[in-house]
Order: sequence, then structure tokens, then C-alpha cells
Amino acid sequence: MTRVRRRATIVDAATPAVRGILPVCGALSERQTAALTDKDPMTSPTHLPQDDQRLPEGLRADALMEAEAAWSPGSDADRDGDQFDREDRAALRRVAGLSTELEDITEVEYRQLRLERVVLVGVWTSGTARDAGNSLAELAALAETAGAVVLDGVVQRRDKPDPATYIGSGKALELRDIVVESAADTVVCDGELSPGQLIHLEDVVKVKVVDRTALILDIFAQHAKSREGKAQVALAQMQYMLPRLRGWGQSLSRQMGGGGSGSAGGGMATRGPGETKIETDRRRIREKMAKLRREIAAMKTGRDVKRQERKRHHVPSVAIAGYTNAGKSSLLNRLTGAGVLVENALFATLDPTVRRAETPSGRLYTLADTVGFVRHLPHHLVEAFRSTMEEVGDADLILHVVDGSHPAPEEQLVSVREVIRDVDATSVPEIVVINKADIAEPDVLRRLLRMEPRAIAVSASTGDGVEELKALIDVELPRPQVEIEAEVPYTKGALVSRVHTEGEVLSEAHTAAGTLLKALVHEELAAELRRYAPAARAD
Ligand SMILES: Nc1nc2c(ncn2[C@@H]2O[C@H](COP(=O)(O)OP(=O)(O)OP(=O)(O)O)[C@@H](O)[C@H]2O)c(=O)[nH]1
Ligand SMILES: [Mg+2]
Repeated sequence: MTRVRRRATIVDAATPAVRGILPVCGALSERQTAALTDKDPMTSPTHLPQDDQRLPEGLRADALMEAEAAWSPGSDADRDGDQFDREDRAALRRVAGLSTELEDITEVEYRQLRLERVVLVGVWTSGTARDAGNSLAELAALAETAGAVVLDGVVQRRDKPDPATYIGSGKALELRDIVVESAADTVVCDGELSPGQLIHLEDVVKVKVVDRTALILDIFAQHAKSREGKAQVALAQMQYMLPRLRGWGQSLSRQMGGGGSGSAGGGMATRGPGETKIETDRRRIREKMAKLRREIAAMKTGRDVKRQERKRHHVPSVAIAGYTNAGKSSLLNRLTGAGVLVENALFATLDPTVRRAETPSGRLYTLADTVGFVRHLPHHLVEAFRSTMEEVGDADLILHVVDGSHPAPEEQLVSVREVIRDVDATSVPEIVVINKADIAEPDVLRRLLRMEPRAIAVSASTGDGVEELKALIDVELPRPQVEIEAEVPYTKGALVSRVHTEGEVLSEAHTAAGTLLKALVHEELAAELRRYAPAARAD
């Protein structure tokens, strides 16, 4: 296993102002869970046991043992000699107090622990050691963005992740030592793990294990501001959680626990015959998901209407796309003077922002900021954020922003283009904007400029290159096609303004009858202007 030094991460190491107790990593908070299952874990009446759902005696014992082995801090004393860690584990178990029984902490509840001191682990299947290091550096940036302190990071060279424990089982034990040594309380894996892998690895390292998907979901949950953004994140979280609800312990303990009259440990299936707690939870989650989907669809309609309106007014649209933290929002601010949240953190922007901007020749266009892309964006999120990305698919021009100071800008370009392909936006013309030219290596800038035919180096911070970029946007934006000549009466001043903003004025003179215009305009405006054609008036 290769130990990766923590070094320059993508974000400033200073980022995570300790945010104290963090919400679930990738899953739902207690309140969300309660809302989902429509019961308050603190107050819900204890479930009555139902005899017909009890397991036969022998099975119960086995199940008990399994659950015990997995949960009880005492039961693994042989592997768990460290007092510090034991305290940590006691703290982990504390969450049980939120629920009705100790044993049946669902994985969801389990995950709502603090994510504070983390060790990163990656499986390095292809590429160079440098690639593996970059990948882990990005994971570190993600973890820091979520508010965690990264203590250490390790990668293992393997053909593919171990189906049981992600890294090999021997390495998992080594990882366990690192966790103990650094007093970490969480392990973050650089990939999407199956529910089984998460459980097995947790079993070995004895601290919470989360994967990259969960981490990204968590960041998204922290950052989403608008109603639509929040709904999309919630939907993605549920999607992620659904298969993981099956979690060990959960269904078993729910089924086996029915002994008592409801005190801790007794909470057992409360549902009617044939439906276990987990099935009910799952059904309720599915119902919530369906509801969210309907709500999102309705919100999307609202946005579509606005977009169509812009289209109807023939205002060309430019979408800013790019890897997270590339400087998209900074560029939007530079181009429009708008105050959009700029933060040295990943996924600072999660809600689409649309602003008006003007080309040097005075043509109006709209400029849309978009959510940042990241390698292996969890699939649910690509789905959930498709609507945001649609802004990109519908644009007349994409400004593809790439961070020129990043260690692997080419990879960023590739991953963003994958998403652009995903949302069927490949036919939209693209300008590659190589940002952060002020701190990028000149060699890297030259390399990128050579590689990309339609590229420009800028600095959103200093403003270098921004005027050139504006001029380039002017050239690349679609132009109105119809050439007209009209003499618009002075009483129709609004029409003249429209020609200025929606079309391109070639010449303008003032006659006794009105404003004499020669201009390029779109068909609809041309139709209105034909009424004032000088020839027509002469007739
Ligand atoms: N040195 C330098 N830093 C820049 C430049 N442009 C942006 N930054 C910094 O890069 C960080 C990210 O900028 P943002 O504009 O928030 O990036 P973004 O692409 O919108 O990021 P997300 O919304 O998180 O995906 C901030 O700390 C900016 O100050 C630049 O040209 N030069
Ligand atoms: Mg942004």
C-alpha cells in the first residue's frame, strides 16, 4: 500500500472552518429519516411484537450473534485493543439513543455521525502513481469541502477493487492500524462501494466507512440553496440510500427483536403480517421519491417557460460549464459584474444562475453559471442535475472553463466533455477558457492553447484576457440573418431599441420621417420592420 502524503489539495487547506457536528455523510438526517418514515424516532410508540414474525429460536440466536459481533464493542476485544478507539466507538453507538433500540440502528442513522477526522483510501487500478495521487488529492479536497479534517491517505495497487472489502483484506487490517494511529473516526473510499463492501470494510476498520458518492451527496446537501436544488439533492440521496437500507443488522434485528414489550432491544416489526420494517421504510421512501419527482418536474416546467421566453425574445444564451472550482462563478462575475458566490470550495455553486450580459458591440446575451462537474459524478447526481445541465444543452455557446493551474487540466476537460455528451450538448459550439492564467505554469498554458483550437487564456481574478474573451463571445454568438432597411417613425422608439438589442445595426440615420435603419435581425423582427420599409412608404 502506498502512503500518499497530504500535499497541495485543490482547495486551500485552510478551508474547513470546523463545522462541528456534520450531518449524515450521504444519507439522511434524523429529521429527514423521521419525515421519510413518518414517525419521530424520539416519540414513536414502541413497536408491539408480532409472534408470527418471530424467527425460530435457533435462527434468532444466530442472528443475534451476528448482530452482536458486528456491533458490540466488547465482542471484538481481540481485535480492538485501543482504548481511544473504543471511546470513539462508544460515541458512534451513541446515535442509538436517537432511535428506539440500540441494535437496530439503520445504516442511515449510523451514517449521520460526525465526519471529522478522516483517512482516505483508494484503489489504484490504472495510470501512474501521480494519477493515483491526484485522485486522492481530489478526494481530500472533497472531504475538506464537506468539513472533514484529512489525516492520512493510502492507495492500494490492484487490478480491481476487492469485491468484499474494496481493498484487500490484508490491507484492510493495515488500514485499521493507520486509523488507530491517527485516531481517525471515518474512512473515506475513493469510489462507489457496494453496500456489502461498506459493511465488510467497516467490520475490519471499526470506524465509519463512507464512499465518494456519499461524500459528494453530502456536499451537495450542504450547498443546495434553492427549492429545486434541495429537492434534487434529496432525491439523489434517497436513491443512494434505498439499496443500502437493506443493511446488515437492520432487518435481522428488527425481525428477531420482538421479545420484550418495547424497551430497548425489543423493537420489532410493527407492520402487518408479511411486511417488515425495512419494507415499509422502503415503500415510504419510494413514495417520497415519486412525490419529489413530481415536484421537480413542476419546477422544471417553470424554468422551461422562462427559457422559452428568452428564446422567443431571441436573446442568445451562453452557458458556463467546467470542472468544480475552475472559476466559473468568478468568470460570470467578471463578465457581468454580478455578485455570485465565489468560494474556494468544491461545488460552491449548485443552483443555476442566469445573468444578462452584453457583447462589446452591444448585443445582449444571457450567461448561465452551472454546477461544477467532477470526475465520476455519481450517476444519480447526473440524473438529478440533468435539468441544470439542460441549460448547457440549450445554449448557443458553451464557455468551457478549465483551471490552468490544476495538476491535470486535460483530465478535467475530458470529464467535463463526458457530461456534455451525456446531456446531448455536443453540437453546441464551445470556447475553452483556460482560467487562473495568473497562477498557471506558462508551459501548461501553451500546451493547452496548442491542443485546443478554440481556446483563450484568462484570469478571472486579474481580468487579464477577459476583454479578448468578450470579443470572442461576440464573434461566436449566432448572428441574426435577415438584412433589412426600415424607416421607423419616431413614435415607435421601442422598435428601434429592439433592433439594437436583438439585432445588429449596420447603419442608422435620422430623417424627417423617422429613424432610418439598416440592420441584421431575426425573422420575427424583420416581419415587423417590413411595414416601415422605405420602398413601401414611397408607394
Ligand atoms: N488565482 C486565481 N484564482 C481564481 C481565478 N478564478 C477563480 N479563482 C479562485 O478559484 C476558486 C473557485 O472559484 P469559483 O468561481 O467559485 O469556481 P467555480 O468553478 O464556480 O466553483 P464551483 O461553483 O464550486 O464548482 C476561488 O477561490 C476563486 O477565488 C483566477 O483567475 N486566478
Ligand atoms: Mg461556482
